[in-house]
Amino acid sequence: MKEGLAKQKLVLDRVDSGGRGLVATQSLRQGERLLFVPSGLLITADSEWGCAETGRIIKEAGLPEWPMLAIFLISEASREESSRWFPYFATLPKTPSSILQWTEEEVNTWLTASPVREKALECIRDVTETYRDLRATIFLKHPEVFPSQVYTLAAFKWAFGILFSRLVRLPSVGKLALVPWADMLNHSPQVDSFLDFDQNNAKSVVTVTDRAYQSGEQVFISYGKRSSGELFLAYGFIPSELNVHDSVELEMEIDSDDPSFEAKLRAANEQGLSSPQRFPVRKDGFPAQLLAYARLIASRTSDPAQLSRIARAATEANATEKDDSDVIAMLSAEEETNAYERVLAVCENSIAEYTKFLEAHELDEVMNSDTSTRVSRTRMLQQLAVSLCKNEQRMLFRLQHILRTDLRGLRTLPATENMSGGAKGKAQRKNGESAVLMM
Ligand SMILES: C[S@@+](CC[C@H](N)C(=O)[O-])C[C@H]1O[C@@H](n2cnc3c(N)ncnc32)[C@H](O)[C@@H]1O
Repeated sequence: MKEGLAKQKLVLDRVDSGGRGLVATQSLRQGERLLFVPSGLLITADSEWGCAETGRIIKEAGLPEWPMLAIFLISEASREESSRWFPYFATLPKTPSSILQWTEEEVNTWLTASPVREKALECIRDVTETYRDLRATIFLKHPEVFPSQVYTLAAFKWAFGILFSRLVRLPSVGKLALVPWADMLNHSPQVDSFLDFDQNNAKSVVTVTDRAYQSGEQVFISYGKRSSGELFLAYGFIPSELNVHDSVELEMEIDSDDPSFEAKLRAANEQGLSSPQRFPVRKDGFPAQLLAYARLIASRTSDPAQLSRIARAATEANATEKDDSDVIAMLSAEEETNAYERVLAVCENSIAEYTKFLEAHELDEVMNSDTSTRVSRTRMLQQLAVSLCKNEQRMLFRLQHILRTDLRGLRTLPATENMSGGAKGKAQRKNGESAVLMM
């Protein structure tokens, strides 16, 4: 495959983070265009199938892009040397490091404390179910084209794992593609470069460096503004450097014994929210929507119009700044304090879950009398889970600090005072406003 490439200023090498990566063979300036992978080397939904009959059946079935590409990968990989993609397949990992390579049991063992656990299970189940549907509706109907020993669940998970960890959307054409060679670039949360068709000549894929590199340095791109949990699920790693896009989810729930439960749930549903509802807690921002939802829970009103305004403030898309201040004005100091206390309680419960998990797993030696492969897999899962949990817990410690500080202010207000007065202070914090904390 490399024969289709222009002369490169990058070389594939072993790197500290990410196994293999692309390393500069000369100094590179900021704004330099690299790679130039010809469009003919890309794998997309429009690529020609080596086995025309397989392609015909799959196209006629009108599958969405992801399962179609997964079947394309399995089909081409099974053709070995006779596939034009053979040199590319030879470079692909046999075990892509996405969550699909975890069993449900492993997820339940290692991700107990993290909200990522449910997403992981959902993802594994979705892919398994998609495979079962395809097997029933396509593979079993054409056994000569889709032999059961080739189109296995393991092969399907491998193919989806490759797509999770290597497929990119090329922004200028909005197209999904596997881009050989370019997919050897590792991710850095501190880099903004991405893959796209060359602006000057739309026939090849390039990346434009957003900083200078010295010869011998690894060159990175961005896989998107993703939290460490998202990177972990799709790509199977937690960035070792600061991830400015990080977040962890907290779940809030309307009390089922609240006399206004039905009215509150209706108000939430009208805004596209449910109960329980998860909200991201970002690394550097106060979660305004989470607090707004807590206000819905804490409010003692049963007036549908008021509940609707409070619920609207809990949505990023619909809320306006005025909603936020109107809602604060509707609540008594006692209700506002209660909203903060509820968020703090959920935050602290979650912190306690992480502590329990980390105390049990952080320092322990992996006791295992099985083979060394099994031990090293266990150790790898443990390391990933511990670093995910430490990272998420750290964000919750910050939130805990903010909430405790704000609550101290709120508790000094007379319980009956309405929050429209000048004393509301921190309660008016806007989403995205950063709280600078030394942890
Ligand atoms: C598009 S591939 C990049 C090439 C990959 N390193 C290889 O050897 O095939 C994405 C995979 O690289 C690894 N990776 C990318 N960025 C990383 C990073 N910053 N730290 C650790 N692993 C990383 C993960 O295993 C991820 O699933």
